[in-house]
Amino acid sequence: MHEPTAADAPETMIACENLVRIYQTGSVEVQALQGLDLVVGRGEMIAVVGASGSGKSTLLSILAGIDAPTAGRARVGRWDLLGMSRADRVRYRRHTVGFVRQQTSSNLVPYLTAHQMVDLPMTAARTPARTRRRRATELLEALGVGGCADRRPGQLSGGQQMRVAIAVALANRPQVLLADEPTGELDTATSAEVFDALHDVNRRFGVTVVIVTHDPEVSGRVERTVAIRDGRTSSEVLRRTAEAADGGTHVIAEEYAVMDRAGRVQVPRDYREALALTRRVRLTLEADRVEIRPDAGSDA
Ligand SMILES: Nc1ncnc2c1ncn2[C@@H]1O[C@H](COP(=O)(O)OP(=O)(O)OP(=O)(O)O)[C@@H](O)[C@H]1O
Repeated sequence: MHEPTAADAPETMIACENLVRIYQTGSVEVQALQGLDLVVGRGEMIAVVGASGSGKSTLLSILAGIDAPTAGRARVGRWDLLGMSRADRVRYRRHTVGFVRQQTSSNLVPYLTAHQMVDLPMTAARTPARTRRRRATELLEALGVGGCADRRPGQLSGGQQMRVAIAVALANRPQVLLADEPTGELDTATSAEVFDALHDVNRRFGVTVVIVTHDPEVSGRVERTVAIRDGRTSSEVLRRTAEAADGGTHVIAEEYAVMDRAGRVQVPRDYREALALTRRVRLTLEADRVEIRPDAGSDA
């Protein structure tokens, strides 16, 4: 039986525990996710960062219901992503998550107008025509592209295309919006606009937002950034605004290591090297901390 944890709390929107995804190509096995832990609260907006190949897109595809995990736990809202039937998966993808891909053009249909594209997922969900019209107009307005409703993708700038893609992803009122490198192809000023649009829909619609990004401008502007290394969550940076002595405000960023349910924590390589920490270390419990010291008896 599974003991209830913070991951099971109703205010938790996404809970991944010991998530594993193994890709098999011929005789070669790639462990894209190797026991990843992640908890995202309802209405939170987080960034996921990590080197190329660390497993970010795999995580997002699993959360989007496009790919299925090999093992572990993954829950989004009331859905268990490991035990879903094909029909549930269709329902989940249609109603619970919205997904924005990196290539702006791959989110859009070249021969449809912005309004028609936002309408499409609602038609698939059998939403009445009047509601569809109102919702499409409201979403395009909310994303600052109300004036582009009758334009096709070829008549939109990169930033406008991305905003329309976000509107399409939000059409069926998903609880979670997933964005894979949404600013990857955009210049700095346009990236900032797209980030502002994501931030705005997060606040306005209460949608939980997960952004995979290489862009420090994006990861530096969310309250929590989760770093993935080798298919595992390695650290988190939390940011908060504090008041300075002169009355102004500044952002304080603090880095945390992530501990899994079994109590495992990864000690950063530079810490290990600085104190020659190798296979065996000494742990001591102090009143307010746990100390890790080199093994005095080892050769190191
Ligand atoms: N469909 C697949 N078949 C085989 N291997 C795959 C597949 N998809 C991903 N991988 C492998 O899994 C690992 C993680 O890939 P993933 O795309 O999730 O990383 P990423 O962090 O998103 O990288 P990037 O920042 O370059 O997009 C890589 O080694 C990749 O080659």
